[in-house]
Amino acid sequence: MAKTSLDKSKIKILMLEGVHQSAVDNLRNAGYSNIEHLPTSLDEAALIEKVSDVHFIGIRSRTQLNERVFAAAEKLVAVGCFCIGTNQVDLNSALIRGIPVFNAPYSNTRSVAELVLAEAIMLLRGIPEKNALAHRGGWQKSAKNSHEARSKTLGIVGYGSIGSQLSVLAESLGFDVIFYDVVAKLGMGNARQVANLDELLGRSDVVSLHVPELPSTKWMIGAEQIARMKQGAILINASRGTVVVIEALAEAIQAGKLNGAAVDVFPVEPKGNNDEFQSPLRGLDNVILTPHIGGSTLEAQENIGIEVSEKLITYSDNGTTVTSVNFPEVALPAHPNKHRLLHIHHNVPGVLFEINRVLSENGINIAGQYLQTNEKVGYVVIDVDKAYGPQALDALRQVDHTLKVRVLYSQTGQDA
Ligand SMILES: NC(=O)C1=CN([C@@H]2O[C@H](COP(=O)(O)OP(=O)(O)OC[C@H]3O[C@@H](n4cnc5c(N)ncnc54)[C@H](O)[C@@H]3O)[C@@H](O)[C@H]2O)C=CC1
Ligand SMILES: O=C(O)CCC(=O)C(=O)O
Repeated sequence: MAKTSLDKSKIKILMLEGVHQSAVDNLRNAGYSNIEHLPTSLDEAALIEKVSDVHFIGIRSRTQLNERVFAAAEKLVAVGCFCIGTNQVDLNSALIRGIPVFNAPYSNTRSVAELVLAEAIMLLRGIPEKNALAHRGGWQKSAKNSHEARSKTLGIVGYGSIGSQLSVLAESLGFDVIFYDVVAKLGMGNARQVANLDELLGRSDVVSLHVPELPSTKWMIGAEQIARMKQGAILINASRGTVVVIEALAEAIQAGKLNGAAVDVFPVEPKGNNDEFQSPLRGLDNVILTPHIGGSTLEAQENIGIEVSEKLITYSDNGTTVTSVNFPEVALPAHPNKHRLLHIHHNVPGVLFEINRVLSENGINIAGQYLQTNEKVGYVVIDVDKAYGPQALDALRQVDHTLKVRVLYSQTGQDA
């Protein structure tokens, strides 16, 4: 008998924060028609109300998927973060519920690096305040505090995808690049790693932050660190709002310790475009304020839409978790005319044995099986010769330590 797929029209997908249309188109082309596409994020209460019957959710950096939201999302199968950062998601809460989380680790890297480089040049020339003054009718033709980028030192904190891309672009313009990272890394071109953050702060004319939000990066730049920077230096933050103590930065700008700053990310960001942006940096002409758009270019957003929707489709269709940020990575090639089952369980000894016992007792022969575990969760993809009856499925769900059982395709077309 021919294999039939799940009824994809029953799979409910919620896309928030204006995820690019390319994602919606991609999902529709793959047969997923039940998609709600909203332009903003939702607050916790609204999210909790909405997620109870959602199978897949797509978010960007604003939507907070915490333990309470996951507890309410009883049918949730997977999360797509249409961005790089995944700090807005409680990855452990997702993991222990058998929910893989995917992101787009590279698609907006270039966009961020280009913006930061442009800001560095504008700030070195004092353009933001000259521009603001001109808009008010002023005229400040002066070379005071105005510098070429050539031979200035750019200090990059966090030398990952964005930091290293910035390094290459900046060096091509004549910057001397140094970087600080917790991992030992080979610098691109002539860039040199320094031993610690203090050394980087003390040597750099421009400091740019490119670390993820982690306990170790929270408030890593405060009054003490700014005091260690050169007089008249520039600070750029396009990483996460919790990396810089924003009040300390505002004070340093007002006191003339720093000549300028560019900030794209804030400890508290408006939920949507109609909400007021509040910050102690407002009104400071030598600070470039941007609304978390480091990665918001049409090129990046379109690519991210395709990349992350592709990962959701592949997981939904085949159970493939490769590149998930929180889940054991499994990819089992499709076996023609077989039936695929996904079993997600706490990683304790003996679960696979129990699963295979149930299959054997129900006369089900295994055609292919792949188990991968991480510290907490085991994920096994199983292809079998014949469809699972409800009895076998129930027995699999009863196996001790089971988190989730999903049938991807079978002759009877059971639901996810
Ligand atoms: N403004 C925006 O629109 C965007 C912001 N981002 C932010 O930029 C961050 C960085 O992105 P990628 O470069 O792709 O990440 P990545 O993971 O490739 O690189 C991060 C680097 O930071 C280093 N690091 C971690 N903890 C550190 C610490 N305590 N001190 C020094 N270095 C540390 C890591 O070893 C790694 O080399 C993302 O996590 C995200 O939060 C990313 C994209 C767009
Ligand atoms: O585009 C967004 O909403 C977030 C971009 C970002 O910060 C990221 O990719 O981590």
